[in-house]
Amino acid sequence: MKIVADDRIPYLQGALENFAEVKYIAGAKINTQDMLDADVLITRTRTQVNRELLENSSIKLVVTATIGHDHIDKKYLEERGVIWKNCPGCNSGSVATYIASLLATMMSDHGFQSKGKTFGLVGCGNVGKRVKKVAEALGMKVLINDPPRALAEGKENFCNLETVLNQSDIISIHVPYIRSGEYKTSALFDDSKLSQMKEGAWLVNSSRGGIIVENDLEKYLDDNSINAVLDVWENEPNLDLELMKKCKVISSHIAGYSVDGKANGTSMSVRHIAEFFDLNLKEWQATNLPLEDKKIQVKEGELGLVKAIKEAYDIMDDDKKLRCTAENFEINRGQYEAHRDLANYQFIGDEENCKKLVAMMPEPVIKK
Ligand SMILES: O=C(O)[C@H](O)[C@H](O)COP(=O)(O)O
Repeated sequence: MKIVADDRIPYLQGALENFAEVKYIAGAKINTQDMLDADVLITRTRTQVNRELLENSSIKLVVTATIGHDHIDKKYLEERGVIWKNCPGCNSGSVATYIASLLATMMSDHGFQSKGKTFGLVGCGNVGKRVKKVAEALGMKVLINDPPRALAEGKENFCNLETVLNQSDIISIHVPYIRSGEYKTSALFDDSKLSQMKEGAWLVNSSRGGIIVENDLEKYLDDNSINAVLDVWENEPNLDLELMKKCKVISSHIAGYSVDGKANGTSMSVRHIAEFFDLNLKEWQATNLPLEDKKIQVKEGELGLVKAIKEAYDIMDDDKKLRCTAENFEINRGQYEAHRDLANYQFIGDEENCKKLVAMMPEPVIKK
């Protein structure tokens, strides 16, 4: 068996070599030639998986070690009878940690009082559910807009988008990128939606660029009526530098980049391959992760809480890095510095704050 894998999938080397020849190639460079005799392709998001890449191959399985799968032409694979898998939830803890750090920064640097404020969640799947816990632990009321879930589960716990737009002090987007159809999310936040947001509200996008129409957003940033936090961008890796300067917090599509976020993606990918070929790796898990069991001392009061979150992960480190080297967007992503999900730190000290930190993320995505 031959496997072609993106060389930026951490912890993968050695996992599959007993069962297959594994060829590691930079994701954006994987080409038709590489795929000719491959049975399996493991990607992250930088490989366009389509007819052009796979037409002459005898590929059997495509796995992306990510949540997002908008880089995969699913229709083509399905027509060909090729199975594809993604890793739902793999970086949900990472994104929740990113949002926790953002909220801590808003509290410490922007005078944001979380208690009693309204947090609007647009999309509440694996990621949104974890983000909800973070917002609630900080005393916020959470409104949820998720039309597919509302249809499946009943409307009771969900709001329409207009309510979320009108009432939220902060809106965080956690939807997949869907190009067309009933649940289209491409260009979801255009002028007509942005104009309904509360004056001075915060808008956070860590899902996919293209869900917010950047040209439309820019005018709301010019008159300061919206505060934007962008992790994902319409034309990655080529950012609109003017827009970037107008955002309150920015990062280079790394909200899912905690050690855990990536390691979970790798573990789930190996398990998908094990299931498909019935290999003895169905419980395989990436090991020897950095910062295992790191302790964080927590002091009392809001400052103690904010400091503990930032010691675990400080979003402003990523903001500063991108502002200095926006032209190195992709290089920055490749050299990302390690931090863990909140659930993988041991918080000790002030009881009340430790309780809040545990409530934000009671358990890791893949249990040890
Ligand atoms: O879709 C996902 O899982 C995330 O957007 C992830 O962070 C993408 O990472 P990449 O494959 O671009 O390294």
